[in-house]
Amino acid sequence: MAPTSSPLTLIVATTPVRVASQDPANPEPVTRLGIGLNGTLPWPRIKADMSFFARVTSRAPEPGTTNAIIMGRKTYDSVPKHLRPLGKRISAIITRDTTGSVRKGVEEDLKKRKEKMAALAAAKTAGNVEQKDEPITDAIVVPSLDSALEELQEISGSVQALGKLFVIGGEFGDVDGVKRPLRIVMTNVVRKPEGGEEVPFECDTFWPLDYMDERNGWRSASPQELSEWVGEEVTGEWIREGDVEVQMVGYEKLD
Ligand SMILES: C[C@H]1COc2c1c(Oc1cccc(C#N)c1)cc1nc(N)nc(N)c21
Repeated sequence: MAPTSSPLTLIVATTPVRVASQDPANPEPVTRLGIGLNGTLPWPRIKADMSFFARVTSRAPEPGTTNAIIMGRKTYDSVPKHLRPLGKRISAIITRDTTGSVRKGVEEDLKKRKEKMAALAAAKTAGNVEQKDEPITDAIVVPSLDSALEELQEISGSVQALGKLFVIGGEFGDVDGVKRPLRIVMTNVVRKPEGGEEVPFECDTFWPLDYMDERNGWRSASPQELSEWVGEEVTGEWIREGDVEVQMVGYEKLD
């Protein structure tokens, strides 16, 4: 069971965007980190990032544990219906919807997802006996980040022990009040055709400005530290995929 002192990791992909200054005293445009456009990612599928995200958020710290991914309802809805809730992780979806329609939708998605995964597993190995130590797929609907953390601790031990905790979208700003060490695993995304100029992505949703700022107690992690956090080698080198380059970096804020 993950102790309450275990870190909360924010995992995100961002891209630099020049936006008009909001400060009349300083009219110069500022660079912000874009994370979304029209309720989804600002770029077409980037395989290197998607597979990194899937591996890192699914990789449980030890057999018999399952990681949790905490997100806002809009982030949950941004995942293609046939893929949600994301497999081999416990999704905690934050919504203030009290009508129960979000909860009902998630329960229906989970039922279909489990049926599909069971059918795939059965097709793979006849008489498949579900490996009790394998990560499970589950989903809970909660009203806040704090209630997500509380409810996830309660789940831990009933069906599976809780592994790592990730915030994957929507409620990044809410972690300020969380009394845990905070980590950021960030994929930097830049669109830069070979030998050409950078072509910024259009974004309408941005990463909180004061995160990663040294003045707020954040520090950059080395590639070695980041590799230990995620359980695979991360070099911090830029990786080219078509017109896009990606680089995985880490930051940490000790409470
Ligand atoms: C799930 C959405 C929202 O958050 C994220 C998503 C994402 O896209 C998908 C879409 C469908 C399935 C999967 C999977 N598995 C990923 C990629 C992400 N990449 C980074 N680096 N960080 C995040 N927070 C990400």
